[in-house]
Amino acid sequence: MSLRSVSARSQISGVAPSRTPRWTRRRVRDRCVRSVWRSSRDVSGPVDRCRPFSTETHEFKAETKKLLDIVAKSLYTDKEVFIRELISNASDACEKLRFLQTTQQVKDVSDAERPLQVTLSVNESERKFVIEDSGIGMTHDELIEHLGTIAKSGSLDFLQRGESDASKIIGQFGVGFYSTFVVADKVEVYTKTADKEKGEKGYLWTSDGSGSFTITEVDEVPRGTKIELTLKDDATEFSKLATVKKAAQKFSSFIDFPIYVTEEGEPKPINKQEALWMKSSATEEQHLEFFRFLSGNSYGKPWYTLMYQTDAPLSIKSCFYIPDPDNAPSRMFTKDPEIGISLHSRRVMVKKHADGVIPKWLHWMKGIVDCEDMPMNISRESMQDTRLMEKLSMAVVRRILRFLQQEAKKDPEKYQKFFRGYSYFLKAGLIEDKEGNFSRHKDDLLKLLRFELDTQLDLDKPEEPEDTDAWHCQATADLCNPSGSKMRKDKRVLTEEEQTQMQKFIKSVLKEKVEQLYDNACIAAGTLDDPRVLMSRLNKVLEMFVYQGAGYDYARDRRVNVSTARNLSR
Ligand SMILES: Nc1ncnc2c1ncn2[C@@H]1O[C@H](COP(=O)(O)OP(=O)(O)OP(=O)(O)O)[C@@H](O)[C@H]1O
Repeated sequence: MSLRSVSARSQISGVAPSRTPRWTRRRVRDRCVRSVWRSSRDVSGPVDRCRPFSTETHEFKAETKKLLDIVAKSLYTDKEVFIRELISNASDACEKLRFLQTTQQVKDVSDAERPLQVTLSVNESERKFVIEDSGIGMTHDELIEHLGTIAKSGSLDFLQRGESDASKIIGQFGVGFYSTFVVADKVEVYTKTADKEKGEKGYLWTSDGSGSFTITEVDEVPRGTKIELTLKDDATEFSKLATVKKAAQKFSSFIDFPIYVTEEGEPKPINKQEALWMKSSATEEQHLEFFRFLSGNSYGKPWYTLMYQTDAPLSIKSCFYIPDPDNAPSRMFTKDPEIGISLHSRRVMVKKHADGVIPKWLHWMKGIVDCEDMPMNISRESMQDTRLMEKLSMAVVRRILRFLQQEAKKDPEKYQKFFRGYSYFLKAGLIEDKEGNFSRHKDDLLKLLRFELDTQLDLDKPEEPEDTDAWHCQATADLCNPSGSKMRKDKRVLTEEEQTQMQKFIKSVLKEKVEQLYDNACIAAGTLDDPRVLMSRLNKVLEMFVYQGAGYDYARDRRVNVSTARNLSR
């Protein structure tokens, strides 16, 4: 039987022969047989002169193995997340190619006539789920690097903390490509890089998720990536058209490339392709959908939503969400967080995590900033680009802070809950803004801070506030700055005299404590440059303990002789 007839009979069902690339028309096994053997240079030579493409076997990195083991054995109920992860990767791959082409970083594109798109297809009888994109693709080395190690620092964190509950890991971080092993016992990835300068060879990556993967060179792979899953017995629902179509619709509404599901041999478009942030308004339902899409979750709703569009000082179209304060990130695991807002220019993604525009203390916000004036190949080295980023950042952050001020006035109770969840980041913002942004957002930030006092503050009879939490103290110290914004008591602005009194009061009450507490706060925030400065103060605190413990009033009488102190410390 000729290869052609085998291929024609065993094509993946639902793929239109006339509208789809050649590779989807051939059964995988046949293509592998055909492609792992290739003629020697002398094509007219006998069959025994053919030599096989060698198949390399690689071990997954240790953490990847651990993650795969947890994921593959999981009984995770929300299995469809793998579709979201694969669609998102396929869309990122298209986005990347569009970006590199637009910025002339890829000049010679493979299969240049292939439009940027994503296609999903299934084969129920063979338990197959297939997704293919015409995006950037991967070279041999990129395959090893990208699919052999864990990319998501979040899931790595979880593993390092000894977490082994797959539902928590998958629920919170998605685990990207590896979520395929929740549903598949065999994963095959066909890929070819779009950049001809990097090579024109195609590769097949295969794994059953049990510790190693193989890579084989393959003929006739078009530009992009095709992922073929052989589904586990308990996941055969994902070889059903109706299930896949429903899930794909749910996860692809805002993808900026056409997404097709092959139905009765015809690719049918399923996504609306709407970039919400470019619209002048949107319904609550649309925001909910977009928020979930950006957070990579199929649940949850935003606490606050802000759409911000302006033409001056820059042309900005943006959409921001603040997640439920109950899910605010823990400050213990946010030392080097990824910014949740991406930067676009006329819909094309310029930066996935828009640092430079959004400061770290606002990393927990989700959203998109689209700025027409932004060059696509923005560089950190160019002063002009840096200035543009700063200008954009000023406009966007100021708008966010003023929006929060408005919300605080509109619904103080709702704001109170927001503040409880995110207060640490706003207080940290005050410090980071001072250090990295000349305190340009200080006035706006101060208006957002709230302090709890156990007793009603009496300016004539000062009492010490109970809450002397370190950030609190630092923020309070900032308030003491005479150029600070006005403080309020009982919803009225304090008079100048009252403010001076208040500053004196805070300084008198917190004087000794702010010494040491400020440094503790700096250690917690990882901003203390020289820990040696702590030593003399720590020694003093210890000395204080020793004296006070023995009944001496250290603050009033420090003239206790040294031998008494030595005896005491024993
Ligand atoms: N369809 C694809 N085309 C090209 N490269 C891909 C594709 N799918 C995955 N990759 C590569 O593999 C890497 C790992 O993918 P994975 O989904 O595990 O994490 P990620 O996508 O980097 O994480 P995140 O979802 O936070 O962006 C990607 O960063 C990308 O470089």
